[in-house]
Amino acid sequence: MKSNKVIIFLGPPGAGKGTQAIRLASEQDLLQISTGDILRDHVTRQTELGQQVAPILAAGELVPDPILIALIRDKLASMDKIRVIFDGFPRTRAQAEGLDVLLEELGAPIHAVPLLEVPDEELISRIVERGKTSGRSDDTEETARNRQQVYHTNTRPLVDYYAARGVLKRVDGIGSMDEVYQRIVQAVQ
Ligand SMILES: Nc1ncnc2c1ncn2[C@@H]1O[C@H](COP(=O)(O)OP(=O)(O)O)[C@@H](O)[C@H]1O
Repeated sequence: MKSNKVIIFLGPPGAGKGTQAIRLASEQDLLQISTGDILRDHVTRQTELGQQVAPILAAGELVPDPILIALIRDKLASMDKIRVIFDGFPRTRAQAEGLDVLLEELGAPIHAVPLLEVPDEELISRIVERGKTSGRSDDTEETARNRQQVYHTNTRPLVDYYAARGVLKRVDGIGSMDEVYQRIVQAVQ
C-alpha cells in the first residue's frame, strides 16, 4: 500500500508548473490538484462559485483565501491516501498555514516543495505565446504582468516559509521540458 505523499509546486505564473506537475503525478501515482483548473471549471459551468470568481480570474487577482482552503479541504476529505501534487496552491501565507492545519489533521507531511525558477521577462513571453493556443482568456500580456506582480507580492514569501522548514528544492526552469522534468525528479527524490 502506498503511503501519503504531498508535493507542492511553487513558481511564478508561466514557469511550466502545470505541465510538469501532470507528468510527475502520472509517473508517481499522485493526484495533481490545480486550483486554477478547478476555478476555471467552475467559471465554465457557471456555478455559483464560478460566477463569484470569474471577474477575479479575468483580472489576474487572487480569489479569497477561505474559498481556496474550503476547496482543498473538500478535495482531501475524499481521499483514502493523501497522495497529491498541489499546483497553484498555496499562493498566500494564509493558504499555506491553512494547508498546514489540514495536513496535520490528516497526518500527511509535506514531502518536498520544488520551486521552478524562471526569469520574469522569459515568463511574460511564454504566457503570451501560450495565450495564442490555450484559449485561456487570462493569458494576455496585461493580466500576465498583473499575475506576476501578484506572485511577487503574495506568493514569493512562501519560498522562505518552506525553505525554513527544509523542504524547498530550487529547480532551474530554463531548458527543454524533459531537462526540467529530470531536474524535478532528482529534486523530489
Ligand atoms: N491558490 C489560489 N489562490 C487565489 N487565487 C487562485 C489560486 N489558484 C488559482 N487562482 C486564480 O486562478 C487564476 C489562474 O491560476 P493558475 O491556473 O494557477 O495560473 P498561472 O498560470 O498564473 O499559474 C489566478 O490568476 C487566480 O485568479
